[in-house]
Amino acid sequence: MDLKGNVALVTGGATGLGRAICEELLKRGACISICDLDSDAGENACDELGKAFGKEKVLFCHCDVTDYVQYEDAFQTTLAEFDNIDIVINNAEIMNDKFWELEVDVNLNGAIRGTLLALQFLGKDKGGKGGMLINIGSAASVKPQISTPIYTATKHAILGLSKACGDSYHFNHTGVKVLAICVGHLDTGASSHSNRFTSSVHEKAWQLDMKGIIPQKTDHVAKGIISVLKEANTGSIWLISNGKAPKEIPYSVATV
Ligand SMILES: NC(=O)C1=CN([C@@H]2O[C@H](COP(=O)(O)OP(=O)(O)OC[C@H]3O[C@@H](n4cnc5c(N)ncnc54)[C@H](O)[C@@H]3O)[C@@H](O)[C@H]2O)C=CC1
Ligand SMILES: CC/C=C\C[C@H](O)C(=O)/C=C/C=C/C=C\C=C\[C@@H](O)C/C=C\CCC(=O)O
Repeated sequence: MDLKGNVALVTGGATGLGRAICEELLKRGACISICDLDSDAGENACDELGKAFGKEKVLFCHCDVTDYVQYEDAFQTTLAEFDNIDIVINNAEIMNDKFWELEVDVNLNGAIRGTLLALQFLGKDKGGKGGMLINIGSAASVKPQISTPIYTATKHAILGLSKACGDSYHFNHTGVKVLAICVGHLDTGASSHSNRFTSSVHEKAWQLDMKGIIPQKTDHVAKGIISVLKEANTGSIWLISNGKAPKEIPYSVATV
């Protein structure tokens, strides 16, 4: 898919999946704004990706998604640099139920801040040109991860946020397509250390959570995310897990 002329803002873009998404976007001709709390990793990613794809195509904005003002500044800086923002990817996260208040503030409140800002900056009803907002969920958005109940709660909430904001009622006003893309386990090895669980019982449950799970390469998932971008309908939910191709999944709710 050709993304020439598009500008994407990616939170948590300095490392892991976020960085892999940035690389895939650049390969397809987009300009990217890496928004991350970690300035060393962010500057490093900016340098490396700038060398590979052109310095003028990559920007790093120091941004803590728990701070609305910093997050808004990142949108302003991106707009000033590239004149437009077409795609926003809410990807920043932590998985650590020991610091559950921070976890909620990054994973859920951060995604809410990013959603409100994307609608403000991209929304046709606010003078923007419309665009796309992708909220990164998890396999734990649809299957409770019993080792980390709070992380699970934040990732479940991503679906409700994306479904409601992506409803065609809102899309008809804003022109902003909203999707949730749920990602299965990655092979980064970052998730296994014991300090992220609230008790030894929870830590033990991690083995149950990981049963039958095939860890995925970040570039496989990043490619899958890009392939979904244009074809997906607003409000749709996608799953990329166990190394398989992306598939659209239903949002199950009881009849009310
Ligand atoms: N690693 C895995 O196995 C899975 C990851 N995911 C999802 O994929 C996404 C990316 O995860 P990973 O790449 O594994 O994470 P990671 O830990 O490798 O990268 C997260 C990035 O977010 C940044 N970040 C953390 N707090 C921030 C804040 N307050 N403000 C701005 N940036 C902040 C970090 O500095 C880091 O660069 C997340 O949304 C996660 O929930 C979903 C399922 C599995
Ligand atoms: C049953 C569901 C199956 C799969 C879901 C999957 O396991 C999942 O969502 C996993 C997410 C893993 C995230 C991994 C790494 C997260 C790293 C950050 O927490 C690191 C950030 C800061 C360091 C603080 C710390 O934890 O020490």
